[in-house]
Amino acid sequence: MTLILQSFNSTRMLIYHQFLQCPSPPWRLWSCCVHCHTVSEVVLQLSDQKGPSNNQVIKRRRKERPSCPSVLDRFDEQYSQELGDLWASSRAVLLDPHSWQYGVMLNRFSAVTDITQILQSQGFSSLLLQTHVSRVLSNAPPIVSNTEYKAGNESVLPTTYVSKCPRDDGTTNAFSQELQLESSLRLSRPSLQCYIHPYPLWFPSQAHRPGQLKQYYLLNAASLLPVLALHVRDGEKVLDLCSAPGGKAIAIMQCAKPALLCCNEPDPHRRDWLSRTLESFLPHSLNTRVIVSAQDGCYFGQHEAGTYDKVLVDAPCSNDRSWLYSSSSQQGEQRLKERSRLPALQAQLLRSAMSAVRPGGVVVYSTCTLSSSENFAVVETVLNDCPEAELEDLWEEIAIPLSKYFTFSPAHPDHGQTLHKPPLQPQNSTLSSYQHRLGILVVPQPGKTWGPMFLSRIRRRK
Ligand SMILES: C[S@@+](CC[C@H](N)C(=O)[O-])C[C@H]1O[C@@H](n2cnc3c(N)ncnc32)[C@H](O)[C@@H]1O
Repeated sequence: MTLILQSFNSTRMLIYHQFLQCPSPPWRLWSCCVHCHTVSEVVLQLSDQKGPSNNQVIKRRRKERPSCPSVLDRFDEQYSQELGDLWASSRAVLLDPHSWQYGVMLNRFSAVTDITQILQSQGFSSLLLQTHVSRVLSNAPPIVSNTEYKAGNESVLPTTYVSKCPRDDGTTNAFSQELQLESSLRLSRPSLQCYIHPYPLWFPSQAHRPGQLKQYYLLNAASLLPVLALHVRDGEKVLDLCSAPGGKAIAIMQCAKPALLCCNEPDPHRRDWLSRTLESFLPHSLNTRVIVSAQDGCYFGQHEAGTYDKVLVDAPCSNDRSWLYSSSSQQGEQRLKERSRLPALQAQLLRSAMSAVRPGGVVVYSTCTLSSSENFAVVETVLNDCPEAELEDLWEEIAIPLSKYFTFSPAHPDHGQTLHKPPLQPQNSTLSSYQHRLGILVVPQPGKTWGPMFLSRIRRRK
C-alpha cells in the first residue's frame, strides 16, 4: 500500500481512517480518508491483482484555485440580503472546496455489493434508506417480480454474488447474508441508494470498463431531492427536460421502472455527454424506454402537450459553486451579465413543462443556485400565469424528514437539527414566509455542505 502526500505545508493534516484492502475482483483498492485544508496534492496508488507491474498511480491534484472577486462581490451583496445570517457560513463552505462532501449513488443495474462493503468499512452510511422519504417511495407496490427483472436482463447482479465475497476464513458471514437480502430487495423493489460520509472524503470516480456498467455515480447528494420529489412510479412516462449530463436521469432509473424516460438536451456537446452517461449506467435492454431528444425545452410542451405523467425541469442557472471558480475574471463578469436573462428562460422552460405534463401530472422545478430570482420568483411567475398549476408542499415530505442531513432555509436560528416550517415567521432570513412556501432551498453549511439546491413541485389540476 502506498500513500504519498505531497506538497503539504502545514501540520494541520489529519488522517482519520484506516487503509482498507478490499478483496473484490478484479481489482484491489486501498483507500484512505484524508482531511486536510492545506494538502495540495494527494497521490493514491492503486494496484490490481496482477501485481505491482500493473500498478496505476492516480493523482488527485487539488489546486488552490482562487475565487472570482466580481462573482463573490455580487453573491455577497445579493445573498446576505436574501439569506441573512445563513449566508456567512454558506459563503465559508463555498470558498473552501476541501470541505465539500460527495455522495455515492449506487447503480442498481450493476454489481454493487463490493462497493457497499467498501463504503461501509470507510464510514459511509446510506442516506435515504432510513428516511421517511424512502419509505414513501418504497411503499409503492412492486409491479415486477425478481424473476421478471432477471428475464428482462435488466440487472447483472447475480443472487449468488455475495458468496464470492467470503470472509478471511472462507465462510460467508451474517453481514454478507444481510447484503444478499439487500440485493434481492433492490431487485424486487427499485430504490435509490446513496452513501454519504460525515467528512469530505474523496471517493475515486470509476473509469469506463468496456462491457461493464459503472457501479456508482458521484454527486452532490442534494441533487437527489428533485428526483425524490418527482415520485416516479413504475409504468409512468417521464420527461427530463434539461437532462445533460444525466445524473438525475440515472437517479430516476434507480427509483422505478418508467414506461418511458425522455432525456432532452439541446446542446450537442452536452447531449454526447448525456448519451455516454446513459450508456455507462443503463443496460442495453432499456434502450427503447430511455430515449434522448434534442429539442429546445422552451417549446417541448407545444409539441408534446399533455403527454407525460412527470416532468423534471432541472433548469440552466447561475451554478453558484462553479461560477465562484470561473476560470478568469472575464468569464465571471460575462456570466454575471448573462445572469439577468436566466429567470425569463427558466420561466419559459417551466411553462413548457406545465404544457407537456398531463392533467393531474406533476412537474418538479429545480436549480443549483441560491438566487431567489431564479428560484422562488420563477415559480411565482409561472403560478400567476397558469391557472391550472397547483403548488405542492415539500416541507413535510422532504425538508423536515431530511433536515438531519441537509440545511434548508429557513433553518432554525442555532443551525441545529430542528427546522421551522415556513408559515412560522422566518427568523434569520429576509425572504417572506409566502416565498418559502413556493419551494425548499438547500443551503450549504459546515458539516452539511450539500447544495445549493432549490426545488418546487407543481401539480397540473385535472
Ligand atoms: C443544470 S443542467 C442539468 C443537469 C442534469 N439535469 C443532471 O442532473 O445531470 C441544465 C441543462 O439545461 C440545458 N439547457 C440549456 N438551455 C436549454 C433549453 N432551452 N432547453 C432545454 N435544456 C436546456 C443545458 O445545456 C444544461 O445541460
